[in-house]
Amino acid sequence: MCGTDAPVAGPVSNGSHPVQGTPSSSPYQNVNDFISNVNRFKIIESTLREGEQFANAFFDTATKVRMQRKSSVRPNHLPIPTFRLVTLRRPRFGTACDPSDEFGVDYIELTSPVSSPQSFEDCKTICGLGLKAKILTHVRCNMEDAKKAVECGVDGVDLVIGTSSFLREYSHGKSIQMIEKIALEVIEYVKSQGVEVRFSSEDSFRSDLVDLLTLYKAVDNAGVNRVGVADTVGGATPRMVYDLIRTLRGVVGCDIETHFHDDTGCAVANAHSALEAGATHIDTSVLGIGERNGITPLGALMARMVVTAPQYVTKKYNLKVLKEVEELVASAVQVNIPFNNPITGFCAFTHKAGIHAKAILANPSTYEIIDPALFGLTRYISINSRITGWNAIRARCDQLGLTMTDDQVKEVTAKIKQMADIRPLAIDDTDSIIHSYHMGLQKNVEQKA
Ligand SMILES: CC(=O)SCCNC(=O)CCNC(=O)[C@H](O)C(C)(C)COP(=O)(O)OP(=O)(O)OC[C@H]1O[C@@H](n2cnc3c(N)ncnc32)[C@H](O)[C@@H]1OP(=O)(O)O
Ligand SMILES: O=C(O)CCC(=O)C(=O)O
Ligand SMILES: [Zn+2]
Repeated sequence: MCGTDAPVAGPVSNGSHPVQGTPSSSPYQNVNDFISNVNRFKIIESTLREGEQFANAFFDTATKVRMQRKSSVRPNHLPIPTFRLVTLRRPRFGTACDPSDEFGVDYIELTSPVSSPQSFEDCKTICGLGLKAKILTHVRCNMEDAKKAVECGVDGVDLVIGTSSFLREYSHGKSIQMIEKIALEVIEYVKSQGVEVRFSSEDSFRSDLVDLLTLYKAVDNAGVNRVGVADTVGGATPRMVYDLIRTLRGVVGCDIETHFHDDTGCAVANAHSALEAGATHIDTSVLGIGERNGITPLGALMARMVVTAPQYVTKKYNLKVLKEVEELVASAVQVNIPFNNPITGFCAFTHKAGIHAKAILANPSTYEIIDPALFGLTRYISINSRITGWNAIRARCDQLGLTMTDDQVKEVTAKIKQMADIRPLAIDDTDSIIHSYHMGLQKNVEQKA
């Protein structure tokens, strides 16, 4: 972003916007209940598994390790003409070796070691990095894959098998009874190796409910650490998710992991709904990369959850690392961070319309649900358009140290609008109009003196 780097008179961060205001009567301020886990969820970060299924992804060993270790990356957002209202605070990093790890995710999930010899080697390498997060790998629910997974030294094995009729018929060809038999054998083996085990039913939302619950009950009795529910084709709605997870919560005693694809744009909402219904773990990937258009993005989930559960999220996760982690992954898979990405999109904290700018200048909570400072970021005000108001120009004049009456600021605002009606303006254009108007005022004063 361009704009002045000088600190300006303006609102300082008010700490945490997730304070939601205090309407005298609103049923929406606290939707917590005894079953909800919005205040205690865990993240399974799957950029190195689901993310490797993204069309552009090629993570060589060095890239994988770099994604585990902190590294500097080039920023790749585009500049827009704005000015900064608070001093930019650069993200700071400690000495932990993994951005995801440093971010505070609980688990990192890796591609199946059966996929290729290099995948096997990489899995072993990452298991040896000594990360704070537990390392999982994701394999088909069969004994050969599970043995290979355990051989790598992972902390946990995520078993998966499709349970919908589509996948039973066209993917692996197994009946529900066969799935249950194999699952129980594989689970027993993984547990016997002292390794965590999760059993997941791929395409859960298009599977028969009785089949699903029967399977989950059986694997729960067999002692899995988690069962997994996956919206593999991204067709579920928050209500469908709530119903299924709420039902499942009453059937199994183990943790419940959930995995949402974003084909219909519901991945974040579905994750939130799952937590409200009693799910314990959410699968994410950085920028949401994954098969087709991907899954619940880590950053977007953080945006959602920092509003829902500010204390838990700010204490548990190192939010200031998010931008670097996203830039690292964007660079590795050669995409730009989308302009409207929650938190880190280049205009995520840019305010433009005059009505908004005035209120933001008075109190940032007026038009922001999230304080950018929580993520080590800052807000910007755009002052270069036909929809700019005089209050924003007043703030800019103050920032530039130019003294003017309100009427004079209104007059120069009209000039800026005149010019902005003709062509797009940069901040330098706006500043020039302000400066030349101010010089004119000074000349008048001198002539009169
Ligand atoms: C929804 C998801 O994202 S699930 C996770 C997807 N992840 C992956 O696919 C990991 C990357 N995959 C790979 O590297 C390869 O597909 C491998 C190594 C797993 C298998 O490769 P191949 O042996 O060449 O088989 P291919 O990929 O063509 O077909 C998949 C095979 O797995 C079988 N299969 C599919 N799902 C399962 C399952 N959950 N459990 C057991 N077997 C399964 C299929 O029946 C098929 O078997 P077949 O060889 O008898 O036809
Ligand atoms: O293992 C799981 O729970 C999810 C697998 C997967 O990627 C999917 O079903 O989309
Ligand atoms: Zn998936």
